[in-house]
Amino acid sequence: MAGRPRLPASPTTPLEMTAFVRALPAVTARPLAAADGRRCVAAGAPARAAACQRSRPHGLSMVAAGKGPARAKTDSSGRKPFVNDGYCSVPTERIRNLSIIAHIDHGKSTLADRLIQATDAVGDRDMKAQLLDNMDLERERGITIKLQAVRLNYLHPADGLVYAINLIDTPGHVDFSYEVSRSLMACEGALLVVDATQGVEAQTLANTYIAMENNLEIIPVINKIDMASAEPDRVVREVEEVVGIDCTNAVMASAKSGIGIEEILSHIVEFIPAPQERAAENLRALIFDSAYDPYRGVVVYFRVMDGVIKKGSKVRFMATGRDFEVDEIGVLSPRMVPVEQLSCGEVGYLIAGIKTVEDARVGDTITTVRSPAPEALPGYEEAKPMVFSGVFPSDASQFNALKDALQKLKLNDAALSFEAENSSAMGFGFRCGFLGLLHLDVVQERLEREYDLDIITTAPSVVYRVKPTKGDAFLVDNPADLPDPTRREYIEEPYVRLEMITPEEFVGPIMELSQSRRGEFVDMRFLVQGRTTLVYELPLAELVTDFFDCIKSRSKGYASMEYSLSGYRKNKLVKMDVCVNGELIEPLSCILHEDNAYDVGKDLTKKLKEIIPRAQFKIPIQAMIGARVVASSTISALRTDVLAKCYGGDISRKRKLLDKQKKGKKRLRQFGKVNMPQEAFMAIVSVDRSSPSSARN
Ligand SMILES: Nc1nc2c(ncn2[C@@H]2O[C@H](COP(=O)(O)OP(=O)(O)OP(=O)(O)O)[C@@H](O)[C@H]2O)c(=O)[nH]1
Repeated sequence: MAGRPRLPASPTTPLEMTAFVRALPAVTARPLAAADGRRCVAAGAPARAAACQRSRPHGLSMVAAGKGPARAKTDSSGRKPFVNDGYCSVPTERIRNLSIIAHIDHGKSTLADRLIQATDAVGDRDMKAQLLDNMDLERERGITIKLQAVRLNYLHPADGLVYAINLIDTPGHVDFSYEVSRSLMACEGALLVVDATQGVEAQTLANTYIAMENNLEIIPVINKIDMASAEPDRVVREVEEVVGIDCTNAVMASAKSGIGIEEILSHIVEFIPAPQERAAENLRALIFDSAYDPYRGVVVYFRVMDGVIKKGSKVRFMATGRDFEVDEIGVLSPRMVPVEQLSCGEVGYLIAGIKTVEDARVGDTITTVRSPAPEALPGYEEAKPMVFSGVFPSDASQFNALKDALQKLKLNDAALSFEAENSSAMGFGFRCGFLGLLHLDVVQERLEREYDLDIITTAPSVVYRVKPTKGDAFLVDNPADLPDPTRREYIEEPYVRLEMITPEEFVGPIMELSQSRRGEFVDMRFLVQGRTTLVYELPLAELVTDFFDCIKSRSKGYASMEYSLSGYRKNKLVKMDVCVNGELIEPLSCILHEDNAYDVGKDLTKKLKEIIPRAQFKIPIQAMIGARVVASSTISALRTDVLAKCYGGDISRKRKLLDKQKKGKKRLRQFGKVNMPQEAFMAIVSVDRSSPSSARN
């Protein structure tokens, strides 16, 4: 057709799609959809927005983007009112920022999926389960690791107005609770999802308390009511009595079958307050996350607290003092949709050619270079690693590749810390800090999968405080750095306050487990319907081993736990070394309570005996404290039958052959290298610490 602008044949990126929409003629009758089924972006002039809406296949009425109050008519056929998947500018009073919080597996991600679907943010063809869990690992394990943000345009049937709902999906596992606190600081409200078959769990409580501390409006959602074992009435009572939240407005929902989703959306609009419009002119935006994109550099996720952030403007990150020019800003719907500007209360992303995450620290405040804000926003609490472990490439030549991979992972994972380490046994590698064992596991797997590295991780250790005989106390996260007993006064270890919620019948086994792990009983409270809260003070070192797995197995999966650091305590701690074939294997050294040394040493040497492959010589394994051997075991030699070919003959010939074999073995023992597989370094984690003698304090 003459004069018709040239359109990209098949728009795939947000930029291409914006160009596609912009290039559209004013009147086009054809449905507008990207080749892959995604719908168009309506950013900019109302005429284009109208074109975009005209194009919607179901022919429903439209949302005006860009100007004035976006009033949308409802569908005359009585079908669900639609809202588009692009950017729709709304005044601040129609923005709602909220988070979904819950205990692990109570259905946050599934609920987020339903909300995304209900607001048409993603076309049916693009929709997949747990849409916001976009890491392969998250999908495979069914857990959320990284928080995710998404903007939904919701047409509220009660007033016919469009609201922008910024939804932040958060992880539920105890290791990742720092992500919850980060996202909650960018919100005014939270959906508290509680599984109707399980009720209140440890993290339901912990996350609700964080939300309360941030003065968030909480909407309880009782999920999974479709299940036969659901007890919504009991769970409502539990939320009211245990959590202390009024459940008058609680929504009975099933994220799986879509029950209660419309009600949740209208509750969000009605009960969650809009962001406060602040008079301040100077831009202040809070960074709540950042992610590394190999093609575009660091993508920074922020919430505008005051003022306006514009594309092309020069911004300053206040903590680092670095300046950048904003190449692109936009919203996540859930794909990236570029916009011209974002104002007070909005949640979005920016790309500004930032090369390292050090320049875009989580918790930092973004302001403009032209009129900088006089004061930064109060920052987030920095994530503190709880567990440290050595990470070494199995092939020394991969050291630089490992360094590169860790640097890139750190861009996505603010909680990961690392510094170079050199071990005589393992060569060059890194000492890494993790939030917990699941975090360690996730990082290890990502290094192997995403960066194709072969790595060995050493036994995890917590951070001890050591007072040397001379000088001030210092922190030690690697047993190899512990000064010997003559040069230290004492060692302190971190303790946690551990809260566990369990059905009554498992109280006994769980108390027994806590006691065997040097736990000190603090409190026991009875909740509704035969459930009990147990509170213990426990050394963190006992918790970061396999405590979580043990609790699950002793309670048949019904108990849950939550902990927070409560301080350091002096204890009778010693360093246990392990010698394999007479050589000190430094990465196997650990710090433990003196009274546990015998049991742990015994079980560890037994485990190593099973793990270390046999060789043609005997391999002695010894657990030692100083020069004292506390436990030992021996791997017997693989015996070659040298007499096999010697049929009959006289005894002296046989003896000669055996002597020759013995000599050869001696040489092997002397020069032989023992192969230490990865499991050997992690054996300490699964050592049985629950034997009666380890119960002493
Ligand atoms: N029957 C039923 N199953 C549900 C419902 N909601 C979620 N599920 C299932 O519960 C499991 C956990 O759901 P997720 O959405 O991954 O839970 P989550 O809270 O996001 O979990 P984390 O991200 O690991 O914290 C999945 O197998 C879901 O299919 C529901 O309403 N009914």
